[in-house]
Order: sequence, then structure tokens, then C-alpha cells
Amino acid sequence: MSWLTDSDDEGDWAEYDESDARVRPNPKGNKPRSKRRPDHSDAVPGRVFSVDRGRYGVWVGEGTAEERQLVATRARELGRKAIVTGDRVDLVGDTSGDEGSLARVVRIQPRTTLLRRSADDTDAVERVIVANADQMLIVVAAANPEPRPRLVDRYLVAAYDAGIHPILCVTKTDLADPAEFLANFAGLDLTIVTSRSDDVPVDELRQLLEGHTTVAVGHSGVGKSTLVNALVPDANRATGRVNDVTGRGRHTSSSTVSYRLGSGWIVDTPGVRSFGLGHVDPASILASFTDLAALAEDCPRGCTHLPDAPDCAIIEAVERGDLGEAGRERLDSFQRLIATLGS
Ligand SMILES: Nc1nc2c(ncn2[C@@H]2O[C@H](COP(=O)(O)OP(=O)(O)OP(=O)(O)O)[C@@H](O)[C@H]2O)c(=O)[nH]1
Ligand SMILES: [Zn+2]
Repeated sequence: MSWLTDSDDEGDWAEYDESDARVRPNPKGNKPRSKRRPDHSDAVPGRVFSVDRGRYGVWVGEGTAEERQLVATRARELGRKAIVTGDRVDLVGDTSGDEGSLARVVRIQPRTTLLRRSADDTDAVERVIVANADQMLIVVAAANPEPRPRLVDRYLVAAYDAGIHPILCVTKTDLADPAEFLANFAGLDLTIVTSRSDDVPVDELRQLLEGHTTVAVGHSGVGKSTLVNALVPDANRATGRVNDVTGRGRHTSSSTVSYRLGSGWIVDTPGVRSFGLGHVDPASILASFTDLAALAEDCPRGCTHLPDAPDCAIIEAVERGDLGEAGRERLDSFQRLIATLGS
């Protein structure tokens, strides 16, 4: 599975058709095992920006003169496969995007990343939040509400598990100095941005987000909407159309909302209240710390790499000073994230 490959090249996927995979070669030459399905070679590619009870908002022709939003349902041939915000899909039916038109999603392209959560930490059942995001913007306030390193740790675990690059944005720096809070993350390879509503670093953030699909997460009240409003002009708000058709209120049940930002996207997650990590395998966290992962090859089988782990090769290397002073901070951060999974 290519979690970390670049998602921008749609050409790689152009010829892939999931329905082909189900039609097996038939050496005996008798009746095919499964019904031949239409190949939908005329299908139009698009990107899902909103999901609302069986209706999908899809952006088609991004960056071209034919750019448009349309509303789609799922084709029966998709079976039980879920379509989530960020999915790249192929559409047939009425793809005009005209008022009242309805297209059909016939294919979901392979996903480069999948951000998941469970209801709580004991729940191994995962729910998908967003597909194909390559960055996570973790928004936390310097004060009001007070920043909690443990909550940020949880977001980081989810990001590393999904192979998504985290960016930490500290808001409300007019209210408090975030230095002490930020010291918690000194050992991480983390892009950090600070912001205050009277001086939002719009250029810096645009540069970081341009060309990427960035999922924004944060506790209620941290100033996430203030940031998005400063970044995204109204004209780029890919919202609302789904509800025009269904006649329901705005985003009553959808848990994500997407915004265009140049050639990039911001996916906001206002409905996501908890971030259970019951589905996360500690090995996927270690894999994100490539320097530590290399050392772990000499660890005893089943090593937890936690402070009480006997003969842990990572701990021994750090104690010898092999990774310098920064190595100690890095090991601390890593151990805190791993411990998050067990707490
Ligand atoms: N002092 C200060 N206040 C801010 C800043 N950014 C946002 N606020 C205030 O904090 C409150 C919450 O901001 P929002 O942008 O609505 O926060 P949110 O994270 O979107 O919160 P939800 O809508 O609950 O998800 C508002 O009263 C904002 O005016 C900041 O940089 N400094
Ligand atoms: Zn170890």
C-alpha cells in the first residue's frame, strides 16, 4: 500500500478500473464467474468535497475552464464501499453540474492516505475522516482555551499513523507566549506557525498549504474558523450545493467541509469531537521516526521502546549520545506518543 506516494499524478490511475479486478480470466472458456460490468470509459474524474447522507458534492475539472461542482449519488456497483471527503472518483450520468442535475459515482480511485479515528481508544472499529490528505494542520490556542500537549500528541499519532505530515499552528499568541508549550514538541520534525487574529500570517500559511490537501483539526474555540476565514476567499468555498438538492439545512450531519485554496484544499473537521486511537499500531508511529526505526532493528523481539524496556537499542543508543542532545528529546516525544496509545 502506497501511503506516502504523491497523489497529484492522476495519470497513474487513469486506466485502473476496480470492476476489471472482479472479472477473472476464465481458462475453461465457460460462463464468466461474475457479470461483466460496463467499463464506463467515458466517466469523468472529480474530487469529493462534501458528504451528506448519500449525496456527494464533487468538484470536477479543477483548474480548467470547465471547472464545476456537481452533486452525485453512488452507483449500486460500488457495493458497500464508503465514499469519503477527499476521495478521487469517476462519475457518469448527468455531469453537467446544472441546477438539479445528478451524477453517479462509479469508481473510487486508490487512496494515497486515509485519516481514521475510532470512537474511543478501546474501539478497534475505525471511521474514516478524510482520504488523500497529505498534511494535517493542528490548530491550538496559546490560551483560552489553555493548550493541552496531550491532545496535540493524539493528533500527531493519528497523522503519523496515516503518513500525513503535521503542521502545528498556535493561535491567540496575543494572549500568551507559547514558548513553554512548544518546548513539548522540540524533538519532533514539526512545522510550527504562530498566529494572532490581528496579524494572521496569511502568506506563510498559503505557502505551506498551496498544492496540498490539508486536513485542519483542533478543539472548539481555538480559532480555526478565524484562520480559515482569513485564508479562503468566499468564492472558493465549495459548500452548500449538496444541500440545495436535498433541501436539508447546511451541514447538519456532514462531519467535514472543504475549501479551495489555490491549487490546494483545506478540509475542516467541525463535527469531529473525539479522536479515538484504538485502531493505531505502534509500529506505524515508529515508522514515522526513521532515525529511531533504523536503531530499533537491533531491539529484542516485541520491544516496547518505553523507558522500562530491557535492552532497547533505541534507548541504549540515545544514552550513549549517538543521536546527540536532540536525540534525547526525540526519544522522549516518541515514547510519549507510544504511551498515548496505551493510556
Ligand atoms: N485574542 C484572540 N482571540 C481570537 C484569536 N483567534 C480567534 N479568537 C477568538 O476566539 C473565539 C473562537 O474563534 P473561532 O475562530 O470561532 O474558533 P473555532 O476554533 O472555529 O471554534 P468553533 O467554531 O467552536 O469550532 C472567537 O471569539 C474569536 O474571536 C486570536 O488570535 N486572538
Ligand atoms: Zn526498543
